[in-house]
Amino acid sequence: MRKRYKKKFKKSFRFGDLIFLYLFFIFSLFFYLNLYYFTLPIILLFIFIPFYFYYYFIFITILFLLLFYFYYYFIIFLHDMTYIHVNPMDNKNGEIIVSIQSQVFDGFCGNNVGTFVLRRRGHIPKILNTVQYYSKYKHIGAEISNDTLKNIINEFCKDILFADNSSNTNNHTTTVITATSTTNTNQISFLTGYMKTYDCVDIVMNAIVELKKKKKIENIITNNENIEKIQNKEKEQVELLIENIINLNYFWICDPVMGDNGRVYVDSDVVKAYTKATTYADIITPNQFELELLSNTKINNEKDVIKSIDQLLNNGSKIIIVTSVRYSFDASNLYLYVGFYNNNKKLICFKFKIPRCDIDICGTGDLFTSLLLSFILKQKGNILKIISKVLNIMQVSN
Ligand SMILES: Nc1ncnc2c1ncn2[C@@H]1O[C@H](COP(=O)(O)OP(=O)(O)O)[C@@H](O)[C@H]1O
Ligand SMILES: Cc1ncc(COP(=O)(O)O)c(CN)c1O
Repeated sequence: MRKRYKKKFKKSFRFGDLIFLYLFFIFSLFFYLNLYYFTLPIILLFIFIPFYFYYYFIFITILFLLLFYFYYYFIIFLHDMTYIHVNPMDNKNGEIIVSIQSQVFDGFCGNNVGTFVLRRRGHIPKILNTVQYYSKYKHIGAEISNDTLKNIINEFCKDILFADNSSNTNNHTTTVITATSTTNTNQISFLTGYMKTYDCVDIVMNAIVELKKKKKIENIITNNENIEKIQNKEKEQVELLIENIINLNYFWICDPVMGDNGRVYVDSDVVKAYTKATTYADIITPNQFELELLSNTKINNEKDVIKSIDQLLNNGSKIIIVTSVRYSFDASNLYLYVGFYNNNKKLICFKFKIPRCDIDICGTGDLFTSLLLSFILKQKGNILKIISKVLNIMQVSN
């Protein structure tokens, strides 16, 4: 009896290798079918039961189950590291994001990019499309009419102010956005991108400024005394905190989309509207060409960039992020500059070196601004760290 058992075991040992491969195949199949959740170990157990009287298989089964569990938790761990798990419907912090950008039928730019990124990162933006075009290369389609734009924006402002009043007086019996009436309507951020006409920029800008006035939103006033008390090194750190530069409860990121590499893709008078907007926008994100248009300065070197940043900050903006500057003497890199005034109205400027891919892509600016907004809201703190995080995601390998 013992002999027979031994013989069988010896035979099945070679046969066992085949079984091993077969199990491997089944295992891979389950993984391929994404069936690796809790049902899989049970299914596997049933598959293994017929072989249970061989110790060899018992050992393999346990090993497999252990490996599976390690692998499963490792995947979950990686997933947690990579993505932010937020229920998109769970807007408990009451943030309100308004994304005013273009919409295209084909391709990626404007709200197609911006709102996707924001939603993927757990925000719930309110979306206004300034144009509906065929694609970012073929501007065939329609622009939003001034009346439609005004109507929608006015309605939004009314809702926000109503929500404020109703939460002040505790009068929830009336209708209109019950959801917002329970949230903090001071936490509003505006993200604006492609706008084709002067009027469009003007209407949006006036609405934001008006809302700011009505809601009595003060610009950030940093506490000088506190900063003076902090030692020098820490003082530098405090200067870099975004919450000390802009009012995070209400801000406007304005991407003055006008053109790139000498090509203009909006009406020629839009530059005038954006020049006006530099007085009110909290963060402006021009590329090199747009910076040249706004400051009326040709950018040839770093001095020109800093001079232009200073000029825009002087108009009233709080932070200027020049998303890409390309110098003739350095074809393999792009440079990003961020500038703002510290408490003593001294210009602080930093630059980031970005390895340049040898292609010109449209829509990168829209990806940049939406990530920037998300990191400002979620992370806050040091502005350089916020920009680094954005650039880490933007980075593409050659
Ligand atoms: N050719 C490129 N190589 C590497 N990064 C790029 C390239 N083009 C754009 N980017 C990334 O996209 C960001 C925004 O791009 P930019 O061209 O300045 O915006 P816009 O689309 O508004 O002109 C840059 O800061 C950079 O991180
Ligand atoms: C319709 C539309 N929207 C937005 C953009 C802005 O693109 P970018 O992010 O490159 O500034 C463009 C530029 N091609 C565009 O054509």
